Amino acid sequence: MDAARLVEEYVRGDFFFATAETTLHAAGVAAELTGTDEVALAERVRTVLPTAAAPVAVGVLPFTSAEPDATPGRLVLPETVRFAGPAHPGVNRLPRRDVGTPVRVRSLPDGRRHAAAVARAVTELRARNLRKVVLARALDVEFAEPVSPEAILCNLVKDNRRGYTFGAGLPGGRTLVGASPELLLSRRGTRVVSHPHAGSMPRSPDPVTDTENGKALLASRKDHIEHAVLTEAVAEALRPFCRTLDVPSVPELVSTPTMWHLGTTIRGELADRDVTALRLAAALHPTPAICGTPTESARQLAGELEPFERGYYAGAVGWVDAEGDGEWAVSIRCAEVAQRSLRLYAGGGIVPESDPDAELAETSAKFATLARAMGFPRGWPAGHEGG
Ligand SMILES: C=C(O[C@H]1C=CC=C(C(=O)O)[C@@H]1O)C(=O)O
Repeated sequence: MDAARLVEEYVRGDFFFATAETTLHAAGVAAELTGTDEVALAERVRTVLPTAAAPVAVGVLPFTSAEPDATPGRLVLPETVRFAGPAHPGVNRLPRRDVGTPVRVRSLPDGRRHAAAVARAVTELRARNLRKVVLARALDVEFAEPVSPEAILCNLVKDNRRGYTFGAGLPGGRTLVGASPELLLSRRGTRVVSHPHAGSMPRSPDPVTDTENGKALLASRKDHIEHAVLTEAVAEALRPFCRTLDVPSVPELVSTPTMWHLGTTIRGELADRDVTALRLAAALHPTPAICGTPTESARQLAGELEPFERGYYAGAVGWVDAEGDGEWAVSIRCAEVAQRSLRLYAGGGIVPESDPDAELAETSAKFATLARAMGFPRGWPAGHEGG
C-alpha cells in the first residue's frame, strides 16, 4: 500500500496517523466507544477488539475528563484499516493544497492577557506549592469559504517527516488535525517507549541563529527544570507496569521543522503483556508536558487561568490493536476544524523561573506548525495577538 494514496484518500470523519515508520488510515464506524473513565474505556476496547471486523481501535482522549460535563474519550472500531510504510518521500509528489484566506483571527485570551496569566501562574506556583503548570491559548480563525481538513492534513504530512501527524473525526462533523512531536506511549509486544518533550526554542531560517537557539535551549536551566519534572512523572507512571525501565538522566535536543525541544526517550519492558497501549496511555495521561505537577492542582490552576475548554487539545490521539500493541501521541500542535472556522491551540510549561513575554512568544512559535500547513506567512499570527 502506497502511503501517499492514504493521504489522498483521507476524507473528513476518517482517522489518519502517520509516523516516520508507518502510515495508518481508518474509515467507517463499525462501533463507537465513548467514556470519561479512560481506564474503563481501555478495558472495554480490549474486550471488544478480538471479535471486531477490523482489529484496531482508533481515536482521541480529551485533556481532562474530570469535570461533570467533560469531553469524553472517543474510540472508533472502523470498518476498514489500512497500514502503509512511511509517507516520506512518497508524499513529495502530492501538490500542496490551498486552505483559503482567513477573514478573522482572534486570540483567546489576547497576547497581553496571556502574558498576565503566565505572571499570575508564576505567583500561584509559589503560593500553592506547585512545581509546574502548562498554560495554553487558542486562536480562532474564520474563513469565508468552507475550510478543508483534508488540505491541512495533506500539507502537515508533507511538512513533517518525523513526529506524529494525525487527523481524527470528532462529534459534530469536526476534525482534530495536527502534527505532534511527542510520543506519549508506544507498545510492541512487551516493549514500551515514551518520548516526553518539554523545553522549547523556535527554529530560525538563519542557520547561525538556528544553531544558537538549539544551544541556548540545551544550556537553559529553566528548561531543564521544566523537563525534569516531566521525565520524573512519566517514569513514575510507567514503573508499576514495567520489569525494567531505562530513564536517561540527561535529555537530548530534538527538532521539528518549527521548534527545538528537550526530549528524553524512556524505554521499558512490560511485566504483564495483557496491559494494552491504550491502558498505558490512560495511566500516563495527563503528563506534565501538557498539565503540570502535582497533576490535580495544575489542572485546576490551568482551568482557572485559561478562558476556554481544551477539548481534545492536550489529550492523546492514536490506535491500539487486538494484541494490545499501539501508538499514542500527545495531541498538541493541532487545530479543531469546524465548517468555516478552526481553533488552533498552543501552550507552554510554566515554572517559577518562567518569563511571561518569553512564554507568549513561545506559544506564537508553536502555532507555526499549523500556520505553515495553512500557507500563512512566517511570523503569523503577529498582528492578531490583540484578540
Ligand atoms: C503544550 C505544548 O507543548 C508541550 C510540548 C513540548 C514542549 C513544551 C514546552 O516547552 O512548554 C510543552 O510542554 C504545546 O505545543 O501546546
